[in-house]
Amino acid sequence: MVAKRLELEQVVKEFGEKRAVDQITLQVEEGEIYGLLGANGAGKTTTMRMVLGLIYPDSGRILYNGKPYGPELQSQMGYLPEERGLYPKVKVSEQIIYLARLRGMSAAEADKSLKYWLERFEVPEYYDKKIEELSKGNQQKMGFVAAVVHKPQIVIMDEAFSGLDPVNVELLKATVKELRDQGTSILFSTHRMEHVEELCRNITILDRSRTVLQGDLREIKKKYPREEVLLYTAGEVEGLDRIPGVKKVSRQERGYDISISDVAAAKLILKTAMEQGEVERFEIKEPTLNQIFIKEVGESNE
Ligand SMILES: Nc1ncnc2c1ncn2[C@@H]1O[C@H](COP(=O)(O)OP(=O)(O)OP(=O)(O)O)[C@@H](O)[C@H]1O
Repeated sequence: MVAKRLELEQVVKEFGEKRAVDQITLQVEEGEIYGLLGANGAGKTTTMRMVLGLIYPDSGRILYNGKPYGPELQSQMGYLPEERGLYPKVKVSEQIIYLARLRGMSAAEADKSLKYWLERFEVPEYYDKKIEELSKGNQQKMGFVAAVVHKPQIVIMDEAFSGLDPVNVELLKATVKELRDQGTSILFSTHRMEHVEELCRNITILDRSRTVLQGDLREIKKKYPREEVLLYTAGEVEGLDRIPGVKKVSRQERGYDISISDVAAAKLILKTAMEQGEVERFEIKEPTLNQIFIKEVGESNE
């Protein structure tokens, strides 16, 4: 059995009258990337700050490898905050080595680890640069290095990919997957659902402090009806909009996007298309996480 690295049980946090997190329960295993999702103000950052021991829950428990928070955890956790946390005027090497030493590494180990990461990101020359000399995206990358330089077991990433260009997003994603494969547990928040689809096995969606959806993303998807059909054909197909269960037919460059209210309509769509010519592609599409998120959270926030 894979070890539970991080467990939240019925965790509650209030700020005065405001309940920011209401009874969140979740588990992150060793070597897992866990997605914490929600609209603005849903309680993600508050949850992450509690996991980091920066603020305390009003009730409920947080366990790390089965134990409550203790000072030894400082060296076992890494944090990439949403707002950059590095000092603009200080050199990359000075502050990242300093942070790694605070979390228990020797100066030599910290230096070696920093150099590894700068090489990994193909920016060894940043060693002697001040943070303010770097672009926003490169500052974000150095924030990531600061979060992982001391080889923590648990990494908390709040909007990790914001401000990065597509090449750097891919680079960071690959790095996050490597960390996962080495056994690191990653609690990850983002508003970019396609990143969650690619990286996370389990997710929690929060809406105004409460959990509205939780579990294995593939299992969650199976429970949502398939309401979109993709049909690519060589030519026009007549009569699609007259098929029972077809809600809307949109002509696309290479065929049709068809909304259906009943999956039985899909069979008739395929039959109709095949009778009239060559079908190049046919797919009953799973809902995207974006569609699920909007269904669960969007409507209640309108
Ligand atoms: N220190 C605080 N004092 C008072 N209220 C707070 C404090 N921190 C957070 N809140 C409130 O708690 C709620 C949850 O905030 P939180 O920052 O956790 O949301 P979030 O899901 O991270 O949002 P975003 O996606 O915008 O970053 C919000 O209503 C926020 O205003």
